Amino acid sequence: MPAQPLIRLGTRRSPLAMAQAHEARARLCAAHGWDESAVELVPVVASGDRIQDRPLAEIGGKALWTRELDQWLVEGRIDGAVHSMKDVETLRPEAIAIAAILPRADKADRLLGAGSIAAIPAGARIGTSAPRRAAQLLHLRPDLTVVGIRGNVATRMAKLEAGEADATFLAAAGLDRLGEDAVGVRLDPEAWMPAPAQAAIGIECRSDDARARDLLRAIDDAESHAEIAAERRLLEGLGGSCSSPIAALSRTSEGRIALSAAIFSPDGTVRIGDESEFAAGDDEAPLALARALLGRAPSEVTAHFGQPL
Ligand SMILES: NCc1[nH]cc(CCC(=O)O)c1CC(=O)O
Repeated sequence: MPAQPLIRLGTRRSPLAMAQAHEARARLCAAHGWDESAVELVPVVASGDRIQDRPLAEIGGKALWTRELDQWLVEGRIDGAVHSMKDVETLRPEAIAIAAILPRADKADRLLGAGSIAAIPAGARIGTSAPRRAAQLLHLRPDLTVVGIRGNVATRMAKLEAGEADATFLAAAGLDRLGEDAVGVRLDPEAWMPAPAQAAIGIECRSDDARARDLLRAIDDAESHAEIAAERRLLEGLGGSCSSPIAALSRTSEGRIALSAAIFSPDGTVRIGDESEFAAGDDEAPLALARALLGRAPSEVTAHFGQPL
């Protein structure tokens, strides 16, 4: 048993973040034949968790999930940071590198409070603060009302229970990681596409830390990594942020990625969808897909996108 941890991994403190950090630790220990004490988990409070009463887009976007962990990493207080890749900004500091993507979990969303989208009663209030989920839902069901709902998984389930909304969406991956595998109904990801990078746990380290990069490479899943790179490249090409309604789904087979994507107006009236197939690792194809989507998008859609690459 090492007297000192061999690697320190920072994580947010929410139950989901802690479950993900435990998964990262278990995979590292299995890959290197270590016992648990080799990996120290360092919980850090993120500003995104401190501010719960306003939509993320309003208070500063995805950066609020990584700001503190980025700082701890750059200052050398931790060697790696575990993240839900869905929550990580597209543009990252030069000093920070994505060292590993764990094998991706279920990419689907689950619907809680109704048996299907079609079965939601007319006029019901659906709780979501995600522009993608709101736009996708209103595209299919313009009769429904979207109400904001924030907080971690347990908080959102409690708010639903308390009647703050009639139904809500949660990522299957998050529910599964929390042991809530029987909650809600799974929405077929082909019909209800997830967010770019959903269901992927990533571990970042300092770009110049060769030792951490080597240790983390052992738990990198090449296929998941290539999908996340493609989906993040699509986001880059779209100039997408947490206020842009974007859905995307990758499927990988024999080293080729089929990437479907759709962008919406926030009220769901406009949906522009397209798809592309390319070799894993192709950096240009997702950008071309982004350009094709934006090229067909009216201003009601592009107004919610930033500067495309
Ligand atoms: N936005 C919060 C968030 N970030 C990642 C997940 C789920 C886990 C994942 O996608 O890896 C969730 C919860 C949710 O959307 O239900």
